[in-house]
Amino acid sequence: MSAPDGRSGAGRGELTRPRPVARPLAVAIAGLGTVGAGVAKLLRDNAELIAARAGRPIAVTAVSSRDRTRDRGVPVAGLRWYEDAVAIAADPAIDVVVETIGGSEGPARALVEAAIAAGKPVVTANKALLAVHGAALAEQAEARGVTLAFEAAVAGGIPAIKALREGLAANRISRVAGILNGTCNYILTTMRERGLQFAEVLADAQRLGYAEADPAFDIDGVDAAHKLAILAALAFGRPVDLGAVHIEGIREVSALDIELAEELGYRIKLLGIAKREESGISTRVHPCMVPKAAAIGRVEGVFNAVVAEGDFVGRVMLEGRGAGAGPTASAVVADLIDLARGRLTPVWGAATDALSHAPSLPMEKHVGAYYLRLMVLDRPGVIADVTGVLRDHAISLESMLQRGRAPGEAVPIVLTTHDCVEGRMREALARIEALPTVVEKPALIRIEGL
Ligand SMILES: NC(=O)C1=CN([C@@H]2O[C@H](COP(=O)(O)OP(=O)(O)OC[C@H]3O[C@@H](n4cnc5c(N)ncnc54)[C@H](O)[C@@H]3O)[C@@H](O)[C@H]2O)C=CC1
Ligand SMILES: N[C@@H](CC=O)C(=O)O
Ligand code: NA
Repeated sequence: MSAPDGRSGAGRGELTRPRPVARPLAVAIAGLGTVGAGVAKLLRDNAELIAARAGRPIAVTAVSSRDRTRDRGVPVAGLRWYEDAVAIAADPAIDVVVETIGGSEGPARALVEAAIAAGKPVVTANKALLAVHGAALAEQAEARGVTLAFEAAVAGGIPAIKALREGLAANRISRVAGILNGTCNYILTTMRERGLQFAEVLADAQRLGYAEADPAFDIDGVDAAHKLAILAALAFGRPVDLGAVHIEGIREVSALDIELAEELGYRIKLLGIAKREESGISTRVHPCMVPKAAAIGRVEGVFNAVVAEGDFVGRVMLEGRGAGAGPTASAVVADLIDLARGRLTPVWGAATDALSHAPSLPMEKHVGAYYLRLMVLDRPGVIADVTGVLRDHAISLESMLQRGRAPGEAVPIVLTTHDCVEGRMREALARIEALPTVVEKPALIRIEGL
């Protein structure tokens, strides 16, 4: 490189001397599916740029997957192929293991444990593994002094882990929340936009590579819970606690509720919300009504959003693609670049013995507003019966909407409430469901002002 005036002045000669090429970081990818193949492709397509940013080339030298013959759009000839993924851990020529097999047990867990035990850093996209075994894995990684990196595990391509662990590290976080499952957001958006049935849209999300191997993890809210448990651990500096997360999925969200939400000025989103309360930490995943004009209400399709609130920074919202080969590979490779650069960070942001043990709070104590949709027989006195139950439980109504008239037949009524305690709402709901004029299981959706 020459100086702007074209001269190479004193000392600048050093810049023109060819730099010694650092030894490539040798990577093994276990699991060449959507994400694993995406990582191989990204490392190949952006090799030069990545080497410049990593300070050395990053090269895939070994792989393990179940099917050798499948065309993945990336050449695998010339790479060492392991039938047994766990054996990679013992390969002295491998610097880093990328685990993209998936699952909280089986070969993924065995490989990650073996790699850490062998002193090899691990990069994984596996939120199930981290949510279930993350506390123990962090201790093992810390004891061996190796990195366990997992940017891809939460919100795909959004650098949410880096943001919380590094960018917001100086803040006391009061809330971390967001749209954490691309499949569900894609399904809810497409159901609303195209009036399609749930099952039709799910097949689409699977075809696009968004869904988990078992899509029940997505639609039942478990995948979002895995991610929320990870975010909560980072945000509040405590060991990951999946068991504490209240989980509801989107199976029961009907086209009617999506339509009624629209009428009331809301969108239905599956949110994960972790909040620091006075007496502990609450963590919950469930469908929510959010104002459609709010930033979170406008996050659509496979896009995710992560919102964090810190005492000095205020509110931060990151939005981006939460699933799919490209965005997820982008996150995996970002971790690889950090590793190549030698940047090490504790798994949960602080040494495990410095983590807090703030208690987890039960969902019964949640305080919030509710949307309640009932199918009732259109008869005099029905509304008085329902509102009477709410009055008995000291639940105050914010609004009421009755759709059409069909004397003697079932019609929907929608009630929205002011803030009340979840436990009380559930008691009222059980009584309302038992009323003879209520003909279907009521739909209860929490209203959030995220
Ligand atoms: N697909 C996505 O958008 C995202 C996925 N993830 C996570 O990434 C991981 C991988 O997900 P996908 O690539 O979508 O799954 P996938 O099912 O497309 O890929 C998994 C691959 O692992 C291989 N495999 C299974 N058992 C194996 C074994 N014993 N040894 C070696 N290979 C084995 C399979 O043949 C398959 O090619 C999961 O943990 C998932 O939760 C994370 C973020 C986004
Ligand atoms: N199945 C997940 C994939 C990314 O984590 C999702 O849909 O968000
Ligand atoms: Na991410």
